[in-house]
Amino acid sequence: MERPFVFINSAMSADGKISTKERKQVKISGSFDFDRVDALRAGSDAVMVGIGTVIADDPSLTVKSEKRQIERKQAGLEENPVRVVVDSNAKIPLDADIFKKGEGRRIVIVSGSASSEKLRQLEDVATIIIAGEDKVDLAAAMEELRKTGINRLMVEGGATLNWGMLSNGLVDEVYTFIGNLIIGGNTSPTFVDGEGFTEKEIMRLDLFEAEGMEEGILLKWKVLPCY
Ligand SMILES: NC(=O)C1=CN([C@@H]2O[C@H](COP(=O)(O)OP(=O)(O)OC[C@H]3O[C@@H](n4cnc5c(N)ncnc54)[C@H](O)[C@@H]3O)[C@@H](O)[C@H]2O)C=CC1
Ligand SMILES: Nc1nc(O)c(N)c(N[C@@H]2O[C@H](COP(=O)(O)O)[C@@H](O)[C@H]2O)n1
Repeated sequence: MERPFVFINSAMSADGKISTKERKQVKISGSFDFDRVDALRAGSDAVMVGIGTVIADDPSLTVKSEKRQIERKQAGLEENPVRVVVDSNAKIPLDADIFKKGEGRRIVIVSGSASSEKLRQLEDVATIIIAGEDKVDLAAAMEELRKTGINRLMVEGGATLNWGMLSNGLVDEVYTFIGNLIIGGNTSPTFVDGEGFTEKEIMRLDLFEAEGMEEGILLKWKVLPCY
């Protein structure tokens, strides 16, 4: 199976949470880390999030630095990477910021259970990929993205999509910025939620970079193959 090079970037609190128990976005990164994230977006062919993140945060996922936008255009690319949403039932609002802000292609990945009426509406603002019957088949979706020329894919969460990608063996590297705050709460999303691995299945990582940044630390890991 041919798929893009995939990395997840996430910001978490010192206790591993990525937002509050009300699923409210928290500013975990400082300006330095936000700029690093912007550079990662600008250097990617596509940036992908789950529908939970769109509902909770309404992100635009655009490249913020004008200099990087210009550099992308000079390289013959669109100002922004392709923005991709994993959304089994096509719940994404048509007025989501992903559609309203910035230039560039958008892709919504749905399953066979999405309503055809909603898909017709979405076709005006995005390309639709159908993968899976009731729930998006992420492995099949990755193959489709690769076929459309996406070779480097940045995943920006949230917790459930991170689990889906990791547990299906679809991630090459993980970058976590750990900020100087505690969010707490047993229902606050963590970096990886979902079902969780059993002891035998636990995923191992290889740390290849650690850098103190502002009041936190950036860790970069390679995902080791599971045996
Ligand atoms: N601090 C950070 O770096 C970030 C924090 N967040 C936070 O994460 C939270 C959202 O996370 P979640 O609610 O977990 O939503 P999510 O963004 O992970 O989306 C999950 C949804 O994607 C859909 N999906 C379809 N097929 C799937 C599959 N095969 N595997 C997994 N998901 C699939 C499902 O509808 C699922 O509910 C928000 O509170 C947001 O603020 C989100 C991104 C980055
Ligand atoms: N890197 C990072 N640090 C934080 O502190 C964050 N809260 C996030 N959140 C992610 O950024 C998205 C918002 O993107 P736009 O500014 O709208 O382009 C948000 O949805 C999370 O994915 N990231």
